[in-house]
Amino acid sequence: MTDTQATRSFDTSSSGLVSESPEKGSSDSMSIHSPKPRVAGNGYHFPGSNSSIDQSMNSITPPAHASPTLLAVNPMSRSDSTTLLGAEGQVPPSILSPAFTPPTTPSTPLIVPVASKNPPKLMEELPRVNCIVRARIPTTTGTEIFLHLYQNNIDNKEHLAIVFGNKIRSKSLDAPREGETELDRMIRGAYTGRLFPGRTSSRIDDSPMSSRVPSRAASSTSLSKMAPTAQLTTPEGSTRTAPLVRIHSECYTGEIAWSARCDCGEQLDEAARLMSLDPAGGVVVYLRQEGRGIGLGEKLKAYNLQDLGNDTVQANLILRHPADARSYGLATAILMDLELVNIRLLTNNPDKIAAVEGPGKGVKVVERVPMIPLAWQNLKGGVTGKEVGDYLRTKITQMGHLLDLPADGN
Ligand SMILES: Nc1nc2c(ncn2[C@@H]2O[C@H](COP(=O)(O)OP(=O)(O)OP(=O)(O)O)[C@@H](O)[C@H]2O)c(=O)[nH]1
Repeated sequence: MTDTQATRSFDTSSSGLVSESPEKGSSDSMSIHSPKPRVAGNGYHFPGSNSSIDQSMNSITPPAHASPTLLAVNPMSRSDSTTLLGAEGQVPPSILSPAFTPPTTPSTPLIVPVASKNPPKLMEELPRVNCIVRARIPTTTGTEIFLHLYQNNIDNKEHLAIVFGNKIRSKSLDAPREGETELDRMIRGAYTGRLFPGRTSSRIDDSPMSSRVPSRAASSTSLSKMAPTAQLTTPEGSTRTAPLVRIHSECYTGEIAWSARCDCGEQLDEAARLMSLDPAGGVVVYLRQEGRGIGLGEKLKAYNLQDLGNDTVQANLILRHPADARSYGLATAILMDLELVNIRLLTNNPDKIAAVEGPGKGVKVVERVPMIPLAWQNLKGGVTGKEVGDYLRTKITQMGHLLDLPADGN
């Protein structure tokens, strides 16, 4: 765990990033589809099982703590999985509503079709976004960032842009609002330079500090101690002025709960470190599409399916979700609001590159900067272990991520 992960993880205010509203697939909607479980021996039993032990026990009432929608696992029976997969053993198409949960969960690894490599849905029209507030955040690493909070017209989540450097500004934030005072503008972050006690104008920064160079150089030094500099694959001189951008999808487990099942926390830290070092600055667009868009509750079920032997793609499919349910129109709209035309995108995900440019090519990815797991580069601070190894391998082999497995296969 890196310094920033440790610090961020203990900051309870970070939990504000969790959705205010229940994710799709909440238990309310599932109860329609889930047969009520009955206790059988030390587990739960579904109607239809022929085990004698189950039959003798099936009238016992479940304990009070049991969810009425708890899914049964009967390790002896393959009939559950047959039901789940259909007559031909096929998983139903992934267009089913994320709110749908199958009536049962198979107990052993299943052979399911490889996820379709469909690119994400491209919106014909970009969503409208509005930056409603921006604030300076001095970070625990010493780097100052500007957190921009966005609202939009397609969901009610608060998506974020974490801006590094003071050159990148939001059009919608800076636009004057009818009837607002200078104080109103400063309160919502529509000011230039720095705020200081007694400042009266949002536009003219006449503080003694304003002539000083911002402290980014100093803070970069402290961030650079977090890990040795990763290799940037910038062709000589060609794209240096384009800012680095990372489009990052919410991962409560990897960013807050110290999970070593994925490398999401590490990627966020590494993106921040690279952006703090880059003279062109950078932006992390933090999209609230937890669990590749299926929500935290469903992702946790997917984790249990992974512990039962399925990979991360199979787990999504078994839960009747697409392998990847995300879209990137909001990211495009946010980048356009920040007036970023040419960007260098930090990603291994080919879908993101294809999607972020948007229908009218409002944003152009002039370079992809790979995100190589720190452990694979023998650098300190990387997430290690069997689970993250499996997760990364599945991304490469099933989801087409642009990353080479290390020679030892781990
Ligand atoms: N459904 C599901 N989602 C997961 C799992 N592990 C991590 N995630 C989610 O996967 C997403 C990772 O997204 P990003 O960090 O944007 O990365 P990416 O699209 O994989 O690609 P890169 O840009 O190359 O990192 C987050 O929303 C995580 O919550 C898993 O096992 N199952």
